[in-house]
Parts: sequence; C-alpha cells; structure tokens
Amino acid sequence: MVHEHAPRGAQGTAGEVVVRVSGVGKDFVLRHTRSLKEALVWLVRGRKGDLANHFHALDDVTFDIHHGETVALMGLNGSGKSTTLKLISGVMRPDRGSVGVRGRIAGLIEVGAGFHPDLPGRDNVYLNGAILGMTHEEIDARFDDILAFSEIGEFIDTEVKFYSSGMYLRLAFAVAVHTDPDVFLVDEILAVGDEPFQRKCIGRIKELVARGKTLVVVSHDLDLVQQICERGIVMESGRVVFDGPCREAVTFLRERNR
Ligand SMILES: Nc1ncnc2c1ncn2[C@@H]1O[C@H](COP(=O)(O)OP(=O)(O)OP(=O)(O)O)[C@@H](O)[C@H]1O
Repeated sequence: MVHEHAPRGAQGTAGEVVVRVSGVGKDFVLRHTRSLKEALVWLVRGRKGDLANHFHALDDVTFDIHHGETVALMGLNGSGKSTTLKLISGVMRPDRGSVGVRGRIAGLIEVGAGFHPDLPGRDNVYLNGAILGMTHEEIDARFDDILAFSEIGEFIDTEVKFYSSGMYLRLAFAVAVHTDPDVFLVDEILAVGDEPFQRKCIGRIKELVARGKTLVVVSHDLDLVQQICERGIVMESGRVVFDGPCREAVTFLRERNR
C-alpha cells in the first residue's frame, strides 16, 4: 500500500510499489493579453466563461514505479515530464487523480530551489538538507563529504547569490545525493555542470542504482538514459504514449518524431 507522500523510513523491498501515479491531471492557465473590447464583452455577458484559457498539461497519467526500478521520462519539449516529476516530489499537487509515494524522496528538480540567495553555501547545505529530511546531526556527519563532492572549496562561505549556475548545481547535487534517498528524482539539470562534474554525477547515480535505489530521470539525452535506465515512459501532450523497456522507448520516440 502506498501512502500519499508517506514519510521517510520506508526501506522498500524489490517489487514493492514506491510511486503510484493514478489518473493524474494537471491544468495550467494560459494567460492571454485581452483587448479592452474582449473584457467589456465578457463583463456585459455577465462574466460568463473564462477570460483565461485552461489547458491540460497532464491528462489521465497513470503508472506505478517499483522499488529499485530505474525509469526515464521522455518526450518532446512541453510534453509534461517535469510537471510529472514535480507532482511525484510533492512540490505540486494534481488537479485530478492521485500521486502516492513511499519512502524518502530526494529531488534535483530545480537547481538550488531550496537555496536562500543571501545565505552562504554552508548554511544552505543545512537548509537544503533539512528540507530533504536530514537532521542537523546527520548533516554534521556528512558535511565534509558533501563539501568534497561539490568541489566548492572555500566558496562554501560565500553567499550563494554569487555562485555560477554550475556551482549551484554542484552544491545542490552534493546535498541531494548525501541524503540517502529511497527514491531519487533527477531533472535535466545535469546539463548545467561541466563534463568532469557530469561524469561524477552520473557515476554517483549509477552507484545509487547499484545499491538498489529507485530512480526517476527526465532527460533528452537518450544515450545517457539508456545507460542508466531500464524502463522508459514516453509522454506526448500530457499523456503517456509508451511505457516499456528503455531501449524500445527510445526507438519509439525517435520513430514517432522522425
Ligand atoms: N507553472 C506553470 N504555469 C503554466 N504553465 C506551465 C507551468 N509549468 C509547466 N507549464 C506548461 O505545461 C506544459 C508541460 O510542461 P513541462 O515542463 O512538464 O514539460 P517538459 O516535458 O518537462 O518539457 P521540457 O522538455 O521542455 O522540459 C508546457 O506546455 C508548459 O508550458
């Protein structure tokens, strides 16, 4: 049984469902600039209808992810991958359907989203670590490893508003991988890091996978996802159009968008 964003501590066993996305829909509002005439007509008609257009960013999305699975979400720009990841991470709620998660989730979704710009890197490690569910003592114990992984060096005491996007990524990634998550979510962001750091991150992700962690990745790098993931879910206009072995998903996507 999966609970809606059940708290940490659930050490799943192989085959157990850890993420359940069930009939999920998410709408966004398309804001158009309306002319004064259009607004007046709308008023005169008694405010019938909506001045704004809603569109389905996700429509009836359903899939289960089992403990230890490595899943790539693929699809063209705007197909709904990141929105799906945000719903799993809990930063966004579905308008229809439900999303259930078991275990501790660590997401690298928006680089440094949990960072406070006016605080130095060091304080942000504690802030971000706490957001990701670590206690102060746990962060203390892992601080040196986090710092070493990030290669931020003496900049750790600089306010993060002065960091480059690559430095942000390094610190955010370092914190996330040291939270020992049950389910690890990674959005395209690896693209921000330089090549050596990317290699290191990929190595770390493979290590997590080898240790049986569940992984959900959003990426346009189809060669990379084939290296890491066994399963591929292809999205198109907010719907799942393929769900199966990663290699087949890549072929499906390439054929479809030829
Ligand atoms: N906060 C938001 N407000 C309004 N529209 C949004 C919001 N977030 C996403 N969208 C829209 O929802 C759709 C799906 O976006 P999403 O970011 O999930 O796509 P994606 O598959 O991750 O795309 P990409 O490959 O470009 O990253 C897009 O049309 C996008 O413009």
